[in-house]
Amino acid sequence: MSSLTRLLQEKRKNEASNSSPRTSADTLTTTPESNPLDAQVRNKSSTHIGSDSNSNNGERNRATGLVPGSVTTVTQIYSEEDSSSTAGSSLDDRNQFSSSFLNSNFAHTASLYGTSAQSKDRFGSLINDQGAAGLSSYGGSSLAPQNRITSRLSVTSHTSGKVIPSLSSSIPYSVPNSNKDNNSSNSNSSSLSSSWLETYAGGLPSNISAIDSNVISSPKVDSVEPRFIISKQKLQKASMDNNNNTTATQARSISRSGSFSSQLGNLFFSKNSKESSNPNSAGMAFSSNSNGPSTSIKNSNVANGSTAIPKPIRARQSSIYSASRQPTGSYTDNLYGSPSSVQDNLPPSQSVPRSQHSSIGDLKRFFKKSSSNNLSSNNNNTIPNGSPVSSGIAVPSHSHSSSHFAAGNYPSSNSYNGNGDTIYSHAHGSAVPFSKRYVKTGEDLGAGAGGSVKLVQRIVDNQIFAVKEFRTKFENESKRDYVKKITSEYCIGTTLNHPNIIETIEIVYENDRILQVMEYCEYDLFAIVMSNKMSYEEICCCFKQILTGVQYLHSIGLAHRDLKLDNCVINEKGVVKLIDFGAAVVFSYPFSKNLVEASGIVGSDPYLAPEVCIFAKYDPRPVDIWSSAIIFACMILKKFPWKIPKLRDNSFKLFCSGRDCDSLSSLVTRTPDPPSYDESHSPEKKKSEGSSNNVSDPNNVNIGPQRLLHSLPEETQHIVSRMIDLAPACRGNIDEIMEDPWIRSISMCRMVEDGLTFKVVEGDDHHHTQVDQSEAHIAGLEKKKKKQNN
Ligand SMILES: Nc1ncnc2c1ncn2[C@@H]1O[C@H](COP(=O)(O)OP(=O)(O)OP(=O)(O)O)[C@@H](O)[C@H]1O
Repeated sequence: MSSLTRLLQEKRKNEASNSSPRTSADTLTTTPESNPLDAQVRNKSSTHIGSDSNSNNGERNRATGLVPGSVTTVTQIYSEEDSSSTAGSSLDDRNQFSSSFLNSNFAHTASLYGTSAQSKDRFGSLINDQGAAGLSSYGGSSLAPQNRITSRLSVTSHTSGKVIPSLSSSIPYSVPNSNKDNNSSNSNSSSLSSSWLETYAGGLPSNISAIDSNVISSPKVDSVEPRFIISKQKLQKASMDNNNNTTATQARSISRSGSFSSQLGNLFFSKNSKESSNPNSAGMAFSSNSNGPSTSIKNSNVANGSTAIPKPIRARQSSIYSASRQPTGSYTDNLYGSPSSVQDNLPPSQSVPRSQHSSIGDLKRFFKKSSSNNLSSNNNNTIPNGSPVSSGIAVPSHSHSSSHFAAGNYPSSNSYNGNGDTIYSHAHGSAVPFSKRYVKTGEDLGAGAGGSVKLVQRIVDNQIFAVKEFRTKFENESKRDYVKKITSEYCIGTTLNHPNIIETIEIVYENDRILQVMEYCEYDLFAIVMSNKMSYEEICCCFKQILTGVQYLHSIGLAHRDLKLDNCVINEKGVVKLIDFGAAVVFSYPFSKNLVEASGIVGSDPYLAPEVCIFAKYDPRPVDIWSSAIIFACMILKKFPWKIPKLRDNSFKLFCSGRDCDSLSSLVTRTPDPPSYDESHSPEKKKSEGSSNNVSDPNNVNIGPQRLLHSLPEETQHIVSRMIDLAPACRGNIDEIMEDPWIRSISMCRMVEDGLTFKVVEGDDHHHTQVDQSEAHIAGLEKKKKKQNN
């Protein structure tokens, strides 16, 4: 356990004993400091991580002096005791997590924003205000360490036992190709079906009656005509023939005998007891002497497997990055209770999520069409182009310059090739066991909640790939949740096709492990940002590429839900790719106009949108938009604006303040104002005439949106403010963002078709930073940090 983890645990204990009981409304009073943000940084103690959050705030406020008349009160609609130190904002706490690793990165850095003189000018007051001091404080000390105390849980959003209702019913946020009326009333297809009769049955025509049972009985027959009577012997013979045929068919084809999810489920749980009891079996087997792929799918014993699989070692438990890489999906992490999670105090059994929206059935439905399209296009040696749901956005198909995907070189895909090895592949020779086709090479790339990622070399052509070995099932995780998570990544990995989304080459089941072979990207964006070498233009390029990936996802009805620096990788040509779809959800099915809301607190704390922490259900698209903006802010500032979007986080509280509104719930549930033709009666004006304690003051950069925005380049402020609107209904959607003049003006590196292949066209105003491979990935950075600590 790292010393930080220990510190946090001690702190949580202290807080638990000091804290007051939960209340149904949490009204906090904050006095914004009169000092600008950078001054706060310099005044900040480096040791307050272990101190009580509220008292610490108080002390800081006293130290910096209260500002009469600027007391702000913001009410959060729920309250729970955060067990982490969220008192100091990340803006305030830049020295809080000082680490030698981070300090070492300063050595690379000539200036905070890279070497581009032009880019420095763009920042105007930011550079002047923060200068060199900003470098030492902003210089990344918050970014990595924040990760340590963040955590991810997929839990249903109960708050103090009370489920906060769905937010999206009031959100006029359109689904691709949808009409808004449908969205608002039918935001959840499952609830729609159950309530349909009650709602509409009264309106049925008189000649139709509602079906009230799914048991269909045959009509009674009194006498049977002789020609329909079959002799007993004939019947016996026929049924024997039938049985024989069925057995033969089953023996021939396992893959046809069940659904995809049940196949996967069987695969995961077909372990024999010997392997199951061996906790060290988690290693990826690359030995050429493979015992051969397991072919025991038919004999899999789900019940045995689910109890016998060992609890995996949490490789990143003590990592400085671990918290941001915490369980995304569907299991409860008892080791890292989310400091922010409303589920903190729930017993494990209650906090295992039951998300309706990413269920296997849903995913299968979503991918049924798109997968077949994708695969068939591959088979035809054409470059797959398109998405299951077209929203009018031309989705560029792509290939990877360095990959075997060059057109004309598309081997036929196979889906579960019958030898029990390759589940999905469009790679050559996938009938040969994985361990005979690849060898492990180099260092590990990283490990997270979903598994560990290693570097492999394909023997046949020496090409390098990244291989993710999915983790085994946790003891306290249901088979359903486990299979759901893996299935989700499988479906998404094998379906998506976009230059800014990682390419899955094949998915293999071997020696009871699920391995996802992906194209390899040389750098983690996190590592590049931490190098402090990025120019402003380079940051903008990466941001636009991330947005382009998000636009593609949203256009096909998918939301990522865990966008963060760690989940963006970048290749040596400067192409950014989104990875880790373990938390992704479908919000719109092909040909459906209904919005399917997401549920659960899923994501990584500093990147979470506020509504995720408040509502049981929410539209996942604005969540991606918010997270993308936080990524941008992190790239610019080299730190998080706050640790978690809750009022207990002082920085976030200040960000919510000064908005002529006392309640966060009111701010988050706002809907866009109708157009006003009379300035004097505009709703905005009316609001400020009200008696709010949180009077807006655009000149005070410590409160309100300007708390974050003023630190960003001026040209970015408009669209970033649209992306971090507290109300998801008012947040800009991805298409609006892409149309923003500044975003449009960004010169972005992109892949373009070049005959039958693709090539990268670099942006004309920047080059992409490259770092030494030893620190290009999170695992390398961790290693380096450990070394420095010893
Ligand atoms: N295709 C790739 N190319 C290069 N590096 C990669 C690739 N995929 C993953 N990595 C590295 O492995 C790390 C872990 O990958 P990933 O996020 O998929 O794992 P995870 O277990 O799902 O993590 P999380 O805890 O975020 O859920 C990444 O942060 C990155 O450093």
